[in-house]
Amino acid sequence: MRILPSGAPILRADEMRAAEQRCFGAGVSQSELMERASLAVAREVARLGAGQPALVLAGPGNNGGDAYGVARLLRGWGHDVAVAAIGRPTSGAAAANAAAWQGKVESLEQVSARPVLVDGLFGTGMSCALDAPVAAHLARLVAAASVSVAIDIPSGIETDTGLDLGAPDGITATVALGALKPAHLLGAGVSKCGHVLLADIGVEPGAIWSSIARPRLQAPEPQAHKYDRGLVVVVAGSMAGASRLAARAALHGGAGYVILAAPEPATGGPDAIVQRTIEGRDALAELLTDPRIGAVVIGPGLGRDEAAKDLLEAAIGCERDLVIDGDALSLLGEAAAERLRTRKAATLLTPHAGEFARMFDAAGSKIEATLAAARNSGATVIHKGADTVIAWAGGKAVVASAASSWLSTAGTGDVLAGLVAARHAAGGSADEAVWLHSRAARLAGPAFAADDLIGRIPVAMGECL
Ligand SMILES: NC(=O)C1=CN([C@@H]2O[C@H](COP(=O)(O)OP(=O)(O)OC[C@H]3O[C@@H](n4cnc5c(N)ncnc54)[C@H](O)[C@@H]3O)[C@@H](O)[C@H]2O)[C@@H](O)CC1
Ligand SMILES: Nc1ncnc2c1ncn2[C@@H]1O[C@H](COP(=O)(O)OP(=O)(O)O)[C@@H](O)[C@H]1O
Ligand SMILES: [K+]
Repeated sequence: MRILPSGAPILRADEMRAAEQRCFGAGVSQSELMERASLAVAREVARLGAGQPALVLAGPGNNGGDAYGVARLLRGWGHDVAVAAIGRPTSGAAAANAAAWQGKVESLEQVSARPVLVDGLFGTGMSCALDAPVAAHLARLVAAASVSVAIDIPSGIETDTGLDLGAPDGITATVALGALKPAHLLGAGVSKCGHVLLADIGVEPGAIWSSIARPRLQAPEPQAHKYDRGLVVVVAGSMAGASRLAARAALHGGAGYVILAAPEPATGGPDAIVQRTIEGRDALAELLTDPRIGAVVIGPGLGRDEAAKDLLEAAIGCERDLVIDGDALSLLGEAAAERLRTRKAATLLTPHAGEFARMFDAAGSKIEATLAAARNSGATVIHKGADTVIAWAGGKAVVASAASSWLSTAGTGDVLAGLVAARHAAGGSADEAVWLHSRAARLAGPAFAADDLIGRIPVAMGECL
């Protein structure tokens, strides 16, 4: 899956309707807006379909209205086009587009498949699951087509959550109209939308959520010294490998100085990591008084025993910016928001879905749930997965889909925690780290180990200089 362009605005269904109303308020007619949508989709269908016979499916709402427009435009350009419909638009520009279609309208049940399929059954107005027979016919027609293009969103995905409500597998591309919707990036949408192409239809989105974009990084200043570059402390626990991965990722993520604070002298390189033996809570608290520390990482391989709890207390109580991952998140559990809200320094959390659910309410949209967690805890929350959502307490959210699924291997989260700390200590933001992590995974190719990811981080950084 690819999303083009990156860094694009994301709007919920109600926000999209409001943006559309603002567009009407500015003097654009409904039929003009629908024609722009139809034209954007028809161009992509013509490009991807390469002149093969097309079947356009039209629903009863405005998504169907767009579909009739697509059929008319394609036929006007000389394509062989058939239309099949569910219901019929009864008002506005959609009804006018349906009336303007001069060809036959077949039923979904009886229509034969064609090499090119355009899905204009339902868009952002879909309110409940597709009827099973409708879902089955749509799946049949998509499976039999060699190219299928969804108008705005594939029919059968909930716009605001990405919940699967009967959408087909195998859509080649989705043309998002005016803005991305959460469904393009969350949940089932990640695999059901195919490539996502955003069409500018002249609607001003005014969004504060966006898809992730490549960051811009700066090389160190000419006079830089190691402490300017960011000092990162990684607190180790019972599983030494995890914290070593985080420390190495911090080093290659651009930190100028990395300390691995371990209960016992650690073995294994690289030698550039400064090893510090800390015996318990007080020793850690003392280490963390150093004002040069830009970020502390606690959680990777920490364990969940009494010693781990003690170290976590010292970290939470310190006045340094703190990245909390893995076991430390599970130790915080339901108390997370309350414990973190009063911290004097910044906190960044990197939970996967299981850790998130132990701390916060995970119901509903992943964007909304992650924003609520950020608001309640005062932390920046990086809610990982195939659809990673980064949310800030102030209401901003960035979504990173389309990461390599080879990331689903042990230790990649530890690497991310170290990378988040390095970029934060260097004055960068959490989404910067997520982009670099995802890019490093692409560069590592298939079946990499978490260790292999680390060497690719500088290469990914090189693409951002
Ligand atoms: N918002 C915008 O800026 C634009 C929107 N446009 C199109 O308008 C779409 C939204 O249009 P609508 O709000 O009319 O919504 P839809 O066309 O997505 O669907 C609404 C219709 O489907 C019915 N329906 C909903 N769920 C159903 C289900 N599960 N089973 C059977 N029937 C169901 C509803 O009763 C209603 O008749 C967008 O996705 C896009 O394609 C474009 O025309 C242009 C611009
Ligand atoms: N299927 C997937 N597609 C894309 N990214 C994934 C997928 N599965 C996991 N990831 C990413 O890999 C990392 C795994 O982190 P985590 O679950 O904490 O692993 P660990 O604890 O083993 O280090 C996260 O950055 C997550 O977003
Ligand atoms: K659709």
